[in-house]
Amino acid sequence: MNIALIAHDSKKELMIQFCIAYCGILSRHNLCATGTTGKQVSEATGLHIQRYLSGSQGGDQQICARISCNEIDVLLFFRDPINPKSNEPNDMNLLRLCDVHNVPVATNIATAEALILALERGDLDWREIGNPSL
Ligand SMILES: O=C(CO)COP(=O)(O)O
Repeated sequence: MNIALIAHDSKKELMIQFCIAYCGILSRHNLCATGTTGKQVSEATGLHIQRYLSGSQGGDQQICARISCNEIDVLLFFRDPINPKSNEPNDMNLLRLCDVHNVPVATNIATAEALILALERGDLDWREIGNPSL
């Protein structure tokens, strides 16, 4: 499965802790991330992560493009709902595209944990059945 990671600055440490906790599961999948999120998570966990540009440079748009092509199976997007920075990715377009393509998406750690455990159980295998070329 292809899993995309994005974390607003105030949520990056949470994303790192989440990825440390679920490193074993995540290591069995293809990971990609916006630049800074990917750098920090890979340095903390040793996970191999395909890194796109930083969010402020358009990395979120690169992930949007992959979602548009139905190439992302799970999006973990830890966003700051209280004080997002002006240059942080526009969540509405990311979330809209996930709805277009039925991509399971988590915007907080509680849902992310449910999704990652569902992934491990095989509950998301329908993504590959629906996309045999992925
Ligand atoms: O802009 C973002 C959230 O602040 C996401 O991109 P980075 O992972 O490059 O920071």
